[in-house]
Amino acid sequence: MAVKRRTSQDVLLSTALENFYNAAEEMGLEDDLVEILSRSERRVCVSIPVEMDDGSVRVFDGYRVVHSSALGPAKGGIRFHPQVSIDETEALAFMMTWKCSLAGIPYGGGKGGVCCEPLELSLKEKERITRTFAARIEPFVGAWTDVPAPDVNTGAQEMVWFMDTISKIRGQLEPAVFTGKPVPLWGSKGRNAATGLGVATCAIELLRVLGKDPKDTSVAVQGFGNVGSFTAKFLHDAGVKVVAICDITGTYYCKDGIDVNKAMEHTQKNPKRLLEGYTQPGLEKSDPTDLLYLDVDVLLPCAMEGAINKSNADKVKAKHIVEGANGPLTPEADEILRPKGIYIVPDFLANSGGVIGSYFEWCQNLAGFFWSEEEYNQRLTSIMRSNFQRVWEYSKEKKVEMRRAAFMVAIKRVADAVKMRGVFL
Ligand SMILES: NC(=O)c1ccc[n+]([C@@H]2O[C@H](COP(=O)([O-])OP(=O)(O)OC[C@H]3O[C@@H](n4cnc5c(N)ncnc54)[C@H](O)[C@@H]3O)[C@@H](O)[C@H]2O)c1
Repeated sequence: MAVKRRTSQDVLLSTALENFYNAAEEMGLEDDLVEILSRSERRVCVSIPVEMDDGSVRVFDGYRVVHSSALGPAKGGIRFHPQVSIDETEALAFMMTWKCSLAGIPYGGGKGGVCCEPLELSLKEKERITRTFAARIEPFVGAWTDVPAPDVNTGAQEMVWFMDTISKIRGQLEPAVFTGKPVPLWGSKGRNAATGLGVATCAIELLRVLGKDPKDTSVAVQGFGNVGSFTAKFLHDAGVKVVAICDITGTYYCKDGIDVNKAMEHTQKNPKRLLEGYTQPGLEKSDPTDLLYLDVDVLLPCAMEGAINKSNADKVKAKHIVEGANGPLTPEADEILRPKGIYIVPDFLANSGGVIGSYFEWCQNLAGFFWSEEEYNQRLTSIMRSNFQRVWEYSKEKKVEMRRAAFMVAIKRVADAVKMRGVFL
């Protein structure tokens, strides 16, 4: 490859670029496509002057990056965090391009963020930041250009403020510009469980291609928040034996299987949504990390990034892993586990139910017609199954591990779109 590789001081961006260049080289991607896809189409930096509750004015920095719109409008969340920077935002936009491409949905990749500490902000200050940021990026967002969503420290309330601000500036309701809205305000029934349903579907598909009956299978799910609890629930509903769940309060193990619905009811009653105090016959409680080392058929890390790393990967006894969280395995952990013949279903395949769910919300907003939760789940499951199948077959055909196969499938779809559309802007 004769391309001069772009680099960055930002660890996340430099990793995103390196991963892309390595996969592009392995695929034999043409140099002009490598040049085009190694850069973002648009990096917008804005200042956000905000009057604070004490009357002083603070100016925050905000960013919105579109890495690629070759396949459709850019899609990606907006985060509020003190470490947000333009390069980190660009790295996350890169990842969204590949995630949307792999998901088979008509979206490109984008990401946004505001550099702020939400813990130090009042609700009113957060609203003023959100609305001023929305006004500053207004020329760049739209249902057919760039469609943001919630991310770290933003949620349904922020999406309503964003939608309301853009709608007022444009003088018409603009529901399809943001996804992740609450059900009464153009949100979708089913979105809350979408990521977990997608993770569980991938695990069931993995068992299917390995010729294993879900009913003779044991799994352990790390994390019992949004992703972990719904992953465990859908696996449990499919007849899989969920022998262990955990959260920051501990590992909850039962050799005959956890009653996941009961555990979910328990966390719904807990003010912090924790498993603390959960009990059932035969339950054993231990440290949160113990779950990672159980001898199960499938381990599903659904809590946080870097959970399995070079210091603990050799203790993992699970036969296979499905990554529900973003980046739960470090590259070093990957290196340690791969020689053991473990199949690892990568995060941007396994947890793409969330972005597919956002796509459903956008479709419903554009049509002004809402689906039942049953229809939403049925469509999601069917897309996840075929996405899994595509990566599985590609990995067998090219004799590469699933993470690399997923990356190559994703890059190819975007590169083909760029090629067909031609080189003009
Ligand atoms: N929510 C989504 O739609 C979505 C979509 C894609 C990816 N993800 C990723 O999935 C992961 C989880 O997201 P979430 O929305 O479920 O978060 P969440 O905050 O709802 O839940 C996180 C859970 O992990 C547990 N946890 C945290 N640290 C732990 C530790 N050290 N040991 C054991 N348990 C621990 C928490 O107690 C909690 O139960 C994150 O990596 C997130 O980026 C989420």
